[in-house]
Amino acid sequence: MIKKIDHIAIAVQNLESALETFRNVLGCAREAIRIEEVPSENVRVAFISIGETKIELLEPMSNESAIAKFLAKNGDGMHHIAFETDDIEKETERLRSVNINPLGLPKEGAGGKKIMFLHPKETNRVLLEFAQKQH
Ligand SMILES: CC[C@H](C(=O)O)C(=O)SCCNC(=O)CCNC(=O)[C@H](O)C(C)(C)COP(=O)(O)OP(=O)(O)OC[C@H]1O[C@@H](n2cnc3c(N)ncnc32)[C@H](O)[C@@H]1OP(=O)(O)O
Ligand SMILES: [Co+2]
Repeated sequence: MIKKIDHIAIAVQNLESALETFRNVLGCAREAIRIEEVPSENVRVAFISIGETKIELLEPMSNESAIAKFLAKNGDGMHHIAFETDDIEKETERLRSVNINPLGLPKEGAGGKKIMFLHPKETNRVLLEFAQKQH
């Protein structure tokens, strides 16, 4: 079951610069920020916690990154919305039962969470992610 919006993701050329901007905009403390590298996705990620949800800033670690391709085409900007689910496998079955086919199988995302994506062509040109709630 989908519990909430886990994060809203923004693709950025420069993580430190974007982080400074969003820290100023949100007035958030350093403790609200977590930065990590996710080699499997070729991205460096900064999460800014805001109450129950997060802003996710994504910087490519290489030109092979999906984020690099997005930035080359669009520049910095909104990238995806991620929903938290309590069971990503059940969510995958439910989606398939309504003829929405996830992009590949659930894979490891930031913080070791299992994640999967839907192709934007199936969801009004908005990239959607599902992230497994961690118990
Ligand atoms: C670190 C983990 C972290 C986490 O939360 O845990 C992450 O969120 S990782 C984030 C990076 N990883 C991904 O985004 C994986 C899912 N994305 C993909 O598989 C691809 O980016 C895909 C399939 C969405 C697009 O890849 P493709 O190689 O097909 O790129 P194209 O530029 O040819 O795009 C095809 C078509 O889709 C439109 N598009 C691409 N990206 C987006 C987007 N973010 N939002 C909306 N639309 C998007 C693109 O404009 C093309 O549309 P068209 O009308 O054909 O021009
Ligand atoms: Co994400």
